[in-house]
Amino acid sequence: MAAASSEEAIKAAKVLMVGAGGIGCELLKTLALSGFSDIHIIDLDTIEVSNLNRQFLFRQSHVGQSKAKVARDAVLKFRPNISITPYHANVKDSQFNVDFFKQFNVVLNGLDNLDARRHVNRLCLAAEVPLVESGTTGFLGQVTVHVKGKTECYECQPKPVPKSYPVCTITSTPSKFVHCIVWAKDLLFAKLFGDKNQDNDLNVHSKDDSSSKTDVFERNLDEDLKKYAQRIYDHVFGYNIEAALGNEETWRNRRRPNPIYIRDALPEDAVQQNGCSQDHKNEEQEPSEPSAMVSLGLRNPQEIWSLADNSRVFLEALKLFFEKREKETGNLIFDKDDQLAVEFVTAAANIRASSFGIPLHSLFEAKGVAGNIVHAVATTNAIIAGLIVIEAIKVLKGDYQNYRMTYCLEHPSRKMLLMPVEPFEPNKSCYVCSETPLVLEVNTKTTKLREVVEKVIKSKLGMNLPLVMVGATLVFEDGDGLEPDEAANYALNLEKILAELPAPVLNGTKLTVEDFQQELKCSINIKHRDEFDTEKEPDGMVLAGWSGPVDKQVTSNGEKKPVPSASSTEDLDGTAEDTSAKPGMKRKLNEILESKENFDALQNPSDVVSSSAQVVDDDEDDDLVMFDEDPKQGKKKRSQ
Ligand SMILES: Nc1ncnc2c1ncn2[C@@H]1O[C@H](COP(=O)(O)OP(=O)(O)OP(=O)(O)O)[C@@H](O)[C@H]1O
Ligand SMILES: [Zn+2]
Repeated sequence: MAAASSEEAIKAAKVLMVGAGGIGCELLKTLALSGFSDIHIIDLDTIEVSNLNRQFLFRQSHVGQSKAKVARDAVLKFRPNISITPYHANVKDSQFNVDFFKQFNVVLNGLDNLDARRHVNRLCLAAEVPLVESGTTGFLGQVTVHVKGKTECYECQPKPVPKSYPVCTITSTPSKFVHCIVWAKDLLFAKLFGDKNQDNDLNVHSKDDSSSKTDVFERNLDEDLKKYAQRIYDHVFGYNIEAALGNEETWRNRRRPNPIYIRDALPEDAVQQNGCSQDHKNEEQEPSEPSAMVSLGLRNPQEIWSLADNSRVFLEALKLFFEKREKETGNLIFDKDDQLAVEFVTAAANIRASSFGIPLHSLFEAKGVAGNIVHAVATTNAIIAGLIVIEAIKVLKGDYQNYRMTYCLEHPSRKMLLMPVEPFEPNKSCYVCSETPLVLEVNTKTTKLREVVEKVIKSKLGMNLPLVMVGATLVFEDGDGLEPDEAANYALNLEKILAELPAPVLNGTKLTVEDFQQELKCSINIKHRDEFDTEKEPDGMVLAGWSGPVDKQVTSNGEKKPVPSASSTEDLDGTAEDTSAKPGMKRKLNEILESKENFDALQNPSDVVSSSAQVVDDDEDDDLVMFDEDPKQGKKKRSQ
């Protein structure tokens, strides 16, 4: 649809919004106030108390109700004559098929996860409906426009993978607080309270452990809990550091850490009390959830504790876990909403930080780092919502010369906080919007079809209900509505080695994979390879020709892109720094991306984060990341 004026375009438009969270609430309000009168809105969630600080269409009394429906009702109060159709549902549900998408003139995303974004991208491509995509993380945000054949699709550019840290940085040479948090959470916490059988780099034997075969983290049967806590303290913060100092080579160009023993950190009488201050201990008024902070009378989570206080919290939290939560120990996984776990991890990270000369942090800050939380900024959401509407109007007018990808930055770049960049052309090797075949290197003699379906087709290619053909033979299909014998047959195939399938998959075989709901079909050429590097290629297979997650090496990525031509910011903020005709824009985008502060949210800001030891969907600051990740294990946190 191309309309002469913005008013006409707005009046005639039928718009689909996906997501009624942080961005969605702002967007619905802005659309309604801009004159849009036929808006459909999908959101799968219900309102939570934690949404109320920024999702201003919702009130306390709405907690537990559908976001889409409450948002509609709230906006109809000040725009009673428009039509808003809510769907309390997952956008991946089959009712939202290509025909459903075709009824709209534009789709506007206010989502918070990669999976749903990719799904919507594919439906928009199939239905040939333009998509305006968005995301925010704290002060950072972005709005991008995707129009089939004219601009790149949402998946044309690689998305950064979660960042990982070399194990030795975590275990031996931390230089940032996040390294200490990862150590405290993924190694120490896991070692003390998680699955004992897992391998753990912390398992260094103590010199006072003569047998040297005993795990020093094991509590001896008759060992007093206070003594045990102090022994662990001395072992991890004292003995282990001293042992590490023995390796001169490591410290040649680094600051040497200080071993910290409990007697260095706490006065003698406090050590006797295991760190507890009797003044604050009140057995009669125990909190319902054990908390070292409460036991010790530390009230302010924003305060940075001294080394002595951190040591007290460490000892007390360790004791409380074994005293009050014994049943859970052995199975615990760090959870940012578990107060005692956060207290323990904060204290342990701070003691380690103190040893390595890294600034200490408050529990509030440590929790943010440990839980990969970026605090949402309502204003960013509002700015992004405004930009979505600006781009949507251009799309409705067919004004594609003026489409812009706009990045909302935390730090001004050339005095600008809003950075518009011309959209790029579709990536010819994108398997989603072009028909480029992919290449899968795999050991066809040892790999089961299940591994290819799960690790490649569902996880990497993001297909929801895939179908797999080898030549003309259908070897697998997912979804409801299969006959029982078909389902049984496919289940059998899943467990078969590729080379032993009814239609064998060998070197040179071409697979066709298809998802009917997404109307996405692609070819995968199989290349047999005997061996894979277990560290670098942990999946045991490599998918090439795929523009999926890559490391955050954006520069090289930028090189591949065509140079966008003239652009002016005038239409965005009126401050109009003319950036036209500088070979310019490309360099500028690279500059933004290369700037440490600004890089992170620029690919998928709101996909950030996870709380497990691992993960983060696709971007985050150094402060937000974990190591040794398995993205599938990660629970995404939303950040708008
Ligand atoms: N597959 C999906 N289908 C429909 N709605 C979705 C889907 N995935 C995510 N959403 C919605 O997108 C919105 C994203 O908003 P936002 O990032 O503010 O999340 P939130 O859950 O409201 O906030 P937070 O996670 O920070 O508490 C949420 O309301 C969420 O329910
Ligand atoms: Zn594409």
